[in-house]
Amino acid sequence: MAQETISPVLITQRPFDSKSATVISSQRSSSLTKNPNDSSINVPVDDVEIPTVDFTMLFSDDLDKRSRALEHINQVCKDFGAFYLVNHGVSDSMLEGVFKGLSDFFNPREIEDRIKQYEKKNPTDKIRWGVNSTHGENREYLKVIAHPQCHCPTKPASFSETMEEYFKTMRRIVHGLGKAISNAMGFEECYIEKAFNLDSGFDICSMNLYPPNFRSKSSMGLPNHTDPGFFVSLIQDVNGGLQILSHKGEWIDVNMPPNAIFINLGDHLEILTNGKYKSTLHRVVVGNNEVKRISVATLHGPSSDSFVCPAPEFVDEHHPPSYRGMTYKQSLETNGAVEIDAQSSLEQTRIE
Ligand SMILES: O=C(O)CCC(=O)C(=O)O
Ligand SMILES: [Fe+2]
Repeated sequence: MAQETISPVLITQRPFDSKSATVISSQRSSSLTKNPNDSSINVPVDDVEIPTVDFTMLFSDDLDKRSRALEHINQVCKDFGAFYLVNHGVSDSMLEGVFKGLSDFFNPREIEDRIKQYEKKNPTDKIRWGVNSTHGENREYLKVIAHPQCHCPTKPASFSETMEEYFKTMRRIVHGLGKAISNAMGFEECYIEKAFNLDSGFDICSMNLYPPNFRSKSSMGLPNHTDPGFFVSLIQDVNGGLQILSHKGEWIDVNMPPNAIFINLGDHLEILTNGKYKSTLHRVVVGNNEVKRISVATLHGPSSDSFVCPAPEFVDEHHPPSYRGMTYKQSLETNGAVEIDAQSSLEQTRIE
């Protein structure tokens, strides 16, 4: 698809306020769309809430509380494939630092530097910048490989240190959710850790800047997609625009509590569990947004050389394998994509 270049937005950024994350889409129609390919924005369902998971409860010393929390996350993963994580231990000041660094990185006056340094050059790039302004997508983005080695632009000052610290903190959550979800599924706590070789997990981070409605070419910020990997963690400076498709076929607004982290299951948990825990289709609409929005979506993957296929525990005569196995690296390179593109290849993997 041809990509046109736009200048990033020049309006004042509303500062990140973790106490009162703001909904920036003001008006929504109540009509409902069940077709996930319909890019109409007038579809959110008001009465369906994405559930919240308390990270500390998953490891509570009180066994009763812990087992209820594990039962809850198990149900949430099956019914929604997404949740708001609270009490995760990532400090407000760290989140503020990330958004400040990104706001400076996306400085509209320095766009020429970004084009020169980070626009697509090489299939092996570890840092990639781009801007898409079409009818299907309206965002400026910075993608980096975040783990096992962290890559990040050196400007603005301290940005790479801030991001490195953030990625390191997120690894604690990756291991924690690996253990909790393994337990919740009824396995030993290192089940996912071993299946995905999480110590060497391959993480790709997408940092996105969406223009407000008056600067975008259409209502879409980012079209419908799922993401590869175990799960995606997402933080944002303001609410407004991100939606997930519920398992009942309804688009639901992501409306995060202050300081929460949005967790969205990825393709490789779906493959490993032979479709029991599905990756979640999501999209971003810029619809009625009046201010710009920044999000940081980190795709936490298996190690590059992990061979992921439906695990024997999820396969029997009534549930034959629904996906072909391949290494994580191969799955990221399907259809001519490269690692940093972080594209889903779930459809190509599915056995009809
Ligand atoms: O910006 C968002 O809210 C979603 C971003 C996303 O889905 C992605 O980068 O894969
Ligand atoms: Fe995504």
